[in-house]
Amino acid sequence: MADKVQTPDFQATGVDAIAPIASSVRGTFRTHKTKKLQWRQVQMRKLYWALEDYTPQLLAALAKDLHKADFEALITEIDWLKRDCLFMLDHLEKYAKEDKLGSPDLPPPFSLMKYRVRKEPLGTVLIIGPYNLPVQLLLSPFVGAISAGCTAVLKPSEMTPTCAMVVKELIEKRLDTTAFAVVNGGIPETTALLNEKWDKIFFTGSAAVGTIVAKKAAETLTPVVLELGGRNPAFITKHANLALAARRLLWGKTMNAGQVCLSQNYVLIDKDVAPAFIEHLRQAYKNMFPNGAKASPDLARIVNHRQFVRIKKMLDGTRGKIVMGGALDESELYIEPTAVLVSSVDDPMMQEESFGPIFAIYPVNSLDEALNVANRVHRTPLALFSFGSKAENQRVLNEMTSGGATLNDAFFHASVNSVPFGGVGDSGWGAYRGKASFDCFTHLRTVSETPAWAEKIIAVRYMPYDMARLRLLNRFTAKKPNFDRSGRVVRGFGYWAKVVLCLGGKGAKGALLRWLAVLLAHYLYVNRFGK
Ligand SMILES: NC(=O)c1ccc[n+]([C@@H]2O[C@H](COP(=O)([O-])OP(=O)(O)OC[C@H]3O[C@@H](n4cnc5c(N)ncnc54)[C@H](O)[C@@H]3O)[C@@H](O)[C@H]2O)c1
Ligand SMILES: CC1=C(/C=C/C(C)=C/C=C/C(C)=C/C=C/C=C(C)/C=C/C=C(C)/C=C/C=C(\C)C=O)C(C)(C)CCC1
Repeated sequence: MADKVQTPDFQATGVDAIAPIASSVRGTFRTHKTKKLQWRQVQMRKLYWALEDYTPQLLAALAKDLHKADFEALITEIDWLKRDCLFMLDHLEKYAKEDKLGSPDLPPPFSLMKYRVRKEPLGTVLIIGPYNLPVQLLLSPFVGAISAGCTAVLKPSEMTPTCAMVVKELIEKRLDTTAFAVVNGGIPETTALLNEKWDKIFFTGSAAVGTIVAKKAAETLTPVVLELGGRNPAFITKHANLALAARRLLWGKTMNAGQVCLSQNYVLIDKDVAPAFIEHLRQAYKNMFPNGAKASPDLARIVNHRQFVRIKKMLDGTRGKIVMGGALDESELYIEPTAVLVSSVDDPMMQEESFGPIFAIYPVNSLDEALNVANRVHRTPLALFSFGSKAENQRVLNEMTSGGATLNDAFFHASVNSVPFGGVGDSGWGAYRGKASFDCFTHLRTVSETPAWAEKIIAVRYMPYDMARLRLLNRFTAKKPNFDRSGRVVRGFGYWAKVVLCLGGKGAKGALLRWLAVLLAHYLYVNRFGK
């Protein structure tokens, strides 16, 4: 089907057009039309139908740029985005509603001042996307920008040029082009965009370019979200279900030909079960590719020759032993799903982000050693995976951080579009997806309103200061600590009075439920046995 669909040839926007484009979308934000909820909802609905109607072109473009199978293109890109639109439309009114504040957030007499938090769009934002999921990773944050009421410029990756052009067409043909624009191009265009002033920059890509973006943004104190990469570890202990671990990790490494920021870069496995795991891996490979990976219509290809050479260099440079796969075909940018048994943490397979269908297997003597190695290789990866007992998995979560984590599977924590997703440390700043996408592009603006009639109540704040009045105010408003100087809770009269009054419940809700239970029991007793 893909080869019957016409897709446009790549055309860069050109550096000279960028300043006027940025100025135009900034001007639109100043008209305030994007702040209207109905306008945002209309744009979101238009985006949904644009994705639906452009599905043939998007499938053709993803096939052309990445040899991406329709199945993967739908589940990880097009259908994913359509779900994003529907999710946001379902929740937008609730998210955008201002929060009224009162007790217990506000002590008296502040609750008289009508405190509330308005959800306001940050303004005009720049969204820069990567090549591996060139549609979803550009437009998913865009759904957040629309929902928050921002205007936006999108910069797709030039590494997937056909996708970039189809996205440009569907946005410009179907959405409000006074508010949204797509700029196509590479370093020159992106650099020109970074020279413009934005109210937020959302960047997805490598740490190297993320650093360029962050430095540029810092010059004008522009907030950024960085969705970067990581050297993601998978832990396998002797208590793991090895067949399951093998199949699931192979899934994580073959989707999009391993060009997924979340896939495992290396496996730290108990040395006693490494041989059995490798056998299960080979079996899972046979089941997934009964006619071999190269013949499979499901396996994507490496995006371009530069990335192919980079991954090949890792295989050429390893001192490990290939235990699965290992075939390459430069003419097709094909790399077979490959596992390399390594014996040194310094092996290139352990040190570099493969961002391809290759990963290392590193046998360890203990979980202690595995955690030490993983924290040395990359202390803040984007993801981690743990296949072990409940206690072992909890220990991994407790002793190693990551952007997100999945227990007993590959990146399932990031395979649903409605939960927060982001990195930690140098694998990323900020998060999006679901409500986090709305929050990402929203400013929480606290507003209060002081009524004239309250003047006498709050006159204590004026000079000349009167300490007696301040002491009187504190007697009514200041909370007393229930702990001593050594940090211990003091169980004085107040503590026990609260225990009795709340019937041991935590907080007002707990106390109310307990009192209701007592009253119900009393009622039933009286009914059953009389007074
Ligand atoms: N955390 C995530 O959600 C996520 C998702 C996908 C990819 N990634 C990471 O991104 C990397 C692969 O993606 P990529 O190769 O597209 O990343 P990249 O950083 O090379 O490119 C990302 C974007 O930056 C632009 N760009 C590239 N060089 C630039 C420069 N010198 N100045 C200005 N802009 C420049 C590109 O045009 C592209 O639009 C991997 O490290 C991967 O881990 C992270
Ligand atoms: C339908 C009912 C049921 C069954 C449901 C089933 C079997 C659901 C299975 C769902 C699965 C396996 C979904 C897997 C999805 C994977 C996805 C979307 C992967 C996404 C990857 C992404 C987004 C990658 C991102 C990359 C990044 C950020 C970096 O590069 C029952 C049986 C439950 C009954 C009810 C009906």
